[in-house]
Amino acid sequence: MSSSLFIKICGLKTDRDVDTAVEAGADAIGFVFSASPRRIDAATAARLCARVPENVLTVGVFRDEPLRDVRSLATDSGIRAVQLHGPEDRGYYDGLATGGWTLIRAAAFGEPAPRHGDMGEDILLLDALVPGSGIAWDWSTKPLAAPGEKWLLAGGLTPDNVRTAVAAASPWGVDVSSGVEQTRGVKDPALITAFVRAARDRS
Ligand SMILES: O=C(O)c1ccccc1N[C@@H]1O[C@H](COP(=O)(O)O)[C@@H](O)[C@H]1O
Repeated sequence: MSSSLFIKICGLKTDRDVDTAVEAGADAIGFVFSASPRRIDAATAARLCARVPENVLTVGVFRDEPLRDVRSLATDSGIRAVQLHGPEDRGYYDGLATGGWTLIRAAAFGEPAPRHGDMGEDILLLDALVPGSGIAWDWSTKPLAAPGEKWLLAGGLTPDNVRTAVAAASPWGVDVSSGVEQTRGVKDPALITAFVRAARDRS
């Protein structure tokens, strides 16, 4: 993984999506296993994971799925991180802790502000109210997290606004899905490359 801003590209479904994100320099790529136009099955994710080098984190995205389904999809696909978007409680997180997956807790930003580590997660993800909707929220609201904490900014990011968002919120990393698509659920290679460049300020 890069020591600079951590970049995750989410909702990938094809070999071309994965190859583009890896070549662009993404630190993590996400596969959606819950209801979504981006949903893929474990066998597809396993095939895509096999294309990904060790230094890129593969993430499975779940929303309010039974714990046993998360465990089996994560095991069967070979992903290395689990991202949870539902109202999962501490017991649910503890039920995944022994699996060796990096745990990412997604929370909608609101009051009270979600705090890093409350569920024992490794990374906190602050998102809009509706995940995967491409809708942004007020990133300039501060403080979002304590300095040095691993937290990802997500929700409505695009190649055009990611620099502004990073400057406003100072996240550890960023996560994007809709903003790098040509139509809903279909990634655009040029936008993936442009996003990574812009996020690292190399446009
Ligand atoms: O992308 C989805 O369809 C999705 C479905 C269920 C849970 C999370 C989902 N995506 C997450 O949403 C943000 C990105 O949102 P945006 O489209 O860039 O606004 C990211 O965390 C995805 O992992």
